[in-house]
Amino acid sequence: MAITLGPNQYGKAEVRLVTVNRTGPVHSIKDLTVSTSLRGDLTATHLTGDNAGVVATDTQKNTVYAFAKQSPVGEIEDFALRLGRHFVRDNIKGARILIDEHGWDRIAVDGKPHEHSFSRAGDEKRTTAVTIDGDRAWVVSGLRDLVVLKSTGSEFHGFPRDRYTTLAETGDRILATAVTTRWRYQGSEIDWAKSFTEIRRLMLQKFATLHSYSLQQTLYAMGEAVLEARPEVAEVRLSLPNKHHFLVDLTPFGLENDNEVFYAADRPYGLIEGTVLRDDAEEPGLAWPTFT
Ligand SMILES: O=c1[nH]c(=O)c2[nH]c(=O)[nH]c2[nH]1
Repeated sequence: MAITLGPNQYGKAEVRLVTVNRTGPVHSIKDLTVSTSLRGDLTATHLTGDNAGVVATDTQKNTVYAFAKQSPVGEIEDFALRLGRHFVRDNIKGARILIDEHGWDRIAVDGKPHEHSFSRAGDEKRTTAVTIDGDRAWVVSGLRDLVVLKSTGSEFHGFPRDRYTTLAETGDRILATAVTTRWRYQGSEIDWAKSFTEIRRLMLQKFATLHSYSLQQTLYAMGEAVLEARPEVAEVRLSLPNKHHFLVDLTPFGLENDNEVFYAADRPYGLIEGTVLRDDAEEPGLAWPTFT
């Protein structure tokens, strides 16, 4: 029997980076969580402990902070591309940089945005995953935990019934989810901020305006809306937990419940996931950041 080293990568996970732009009295901040991951011929370190080809994970973390000082972080995609391209040299042949951006809103004081005070924007995060392989680059961006709800305009019926089916058919229900989505860009010369803002807007608009017969249908329509309007996007993946809102039975109290009083269930939840593709898209190459 022969034992060999399989695929491997290593890096620093979840470097917390906050930058303050202090060029004037009105400060702005960037709050990021950056993970770096490098690949190359690291057989020697795994088999013999020879670390000659290992860029220490501590160095990777320091590089994140030094780069943030040396020039403005800018859009997370650009920052990730700069970092990834820096690491790929000598023994390191590939890099994957994951960044989550945490939003902050300016606090309003007497109706005016304060110069240097902020409140956390909520759970939603903007994300990117940049993969560098030699001189090629792939960018997959997205967002996580964008919680949305519509109080009508959603039905669910026509599904098969067997002896285990108890779910009532409904022509009017609450539809709620926490959108996690990633989209694969074609190319890397893109106005990242504008593209993100538009994609987010298109998804929200479709969620709101589509009269939905299932979360699956909503998922497809959200992805389709992005692909129709944004030629820079090759593929959209969505993961939508169905945040069930169950109508409370008020008949024991002699009350009608006309779709007004709900119990928001925590778990279990339906999990609806899917990919929406264009048929003329560039091949994904190493774009999707899966390892294990
Ligand atoms: O939009 C839905 N899709 C389902 O697949 C499903 N299954 C379920 O119980 N409720 C729902 N809702």
